Amino acid sequence: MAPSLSTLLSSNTWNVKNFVVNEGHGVKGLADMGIQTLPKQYIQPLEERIYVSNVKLAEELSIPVIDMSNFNDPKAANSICNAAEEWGFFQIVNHGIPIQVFENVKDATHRFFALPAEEKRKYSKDYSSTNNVRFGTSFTPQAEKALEWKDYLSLFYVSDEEAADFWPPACRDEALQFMKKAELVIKRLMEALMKGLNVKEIDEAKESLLMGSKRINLNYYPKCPNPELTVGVGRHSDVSTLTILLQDNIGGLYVRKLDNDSTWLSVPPINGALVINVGDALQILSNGRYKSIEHRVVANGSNNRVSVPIFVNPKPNDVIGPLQEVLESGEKPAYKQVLYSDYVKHFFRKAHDGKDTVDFAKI
Ligand SMILES: COc1cc(/C=C/C(=O)SCCNC(=O)CCNC(=O)[C@H](O)C(C)(C)COP(=O)(O)OP(=O)(O)OC[C@H]2O[C@@H](n3cnc4c(N)ncnc43)[C@H](O)[C@@H]2OP(=O)(O)O)ccc1O
Ligand SMILES: O=C(O)CCC(=O)C(=O)O
Ligand SMILES: [Fe+2]
Repeated sequence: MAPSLSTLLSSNTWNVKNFVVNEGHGVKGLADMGIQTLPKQYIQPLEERIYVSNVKLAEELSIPVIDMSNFNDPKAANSICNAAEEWGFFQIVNHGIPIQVFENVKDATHRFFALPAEEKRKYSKDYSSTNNVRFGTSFTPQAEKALEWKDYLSLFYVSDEEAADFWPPACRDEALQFMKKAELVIKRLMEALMKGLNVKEIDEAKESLLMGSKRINLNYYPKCPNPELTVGVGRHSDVSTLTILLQDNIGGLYVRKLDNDSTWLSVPPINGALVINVGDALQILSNGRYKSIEHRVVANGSNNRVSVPIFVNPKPNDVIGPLQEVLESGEKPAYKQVLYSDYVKHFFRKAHDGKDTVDFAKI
């Protein structure tokens, strides 16, 4: 049972970070108490805040929206490759996944985060019976100077049996259903992207490198008392090959425009669409042809927001580096060969720092 706000606020010894991170209340626990002012632990440095006077928002520009209904038309494949090269981010519509699957997984996300702290805490790093299921808050609280206004449940897929045993019943079936229904879309996107790199066939080894493991995160961004002082998620690029992101209708995701340091584009919610982005692993495999792009999420003063990314990854034991087919033309490799799990551990050990993770693999 959470203590009352007045009791806590009148105590000089109340440790907000302990309450949110260690006791498993999450930032939702804080928001549910009705705080009117953002705790200082969440105040981001000025340069990390997202408001109109410190970032140039290109309202007139938007990431591409690609219609997948004519997937066999080479034009669709070309648009996918172009978008991955020029923008690193795009949205897809008419992809064949029923909208009910999206509604189910968004509802399941709200259901999981509405559970009492004691229930959610069972899945936190200290209590979870498996490393593949993790409830957490912010990104890497132990390494962050300022916390991020977000809770998450992260589910690494091993098998249906493992999911049945360990994933939280409040959201397990819906998360699995979304992952399964997204499989064909992921395959089609990868096929198109590989054609663009001269890769003729996705054999077993390539399949492992491109989509050998998957992780689904359920993100919960509660309504925030001073959204302009903090962030939902700080600037980062994903470490996946591709990320398939379902966002709700609240909005708040911003993407840095390629080759333009100061311009950020908002990613407007489109009913029934999925947001697709290139991650670092695909940037490395494609020797920089496809770009993983910095993105971030604002906190919202009026609404709770949920999003559900599926991170499509190499297998943890795969070694990633530029593909042979890409280097055949004599192109110099820009990245060395790295063990993917080393790359991911490097990412998780530090606070979000824009595109810096990829330096780990640069030659
Ligand atoms: C933006 O906010 C995010 C993003 C993300 C995830 C983004 C992705 O792109 S996920 C893709 C990740 N790749 C994989 O899942 C590949 C397969 N998995 C692995 O290779 C491993 O499971 C591992 C992730 C490397 C973990 O390795 P393991 O040897 O088991 O070591 P651990 O001690 O468990 O973890 C090392 C270090 O990372 C932290 N960590 C692990 N998993 C997560 C997680 N899901 N979310 C957050 N942090 C995680 C862990 O705490 C350890 O840190 P220490 O300081 O304790 O050493 C996810 C969440 C977001 O908010
Ligand atoms: O919530 C969003 O829209 C994006 C979240 C994100 O970038 C991530 O989880 O990696
Ligand atoms: Fe991301």
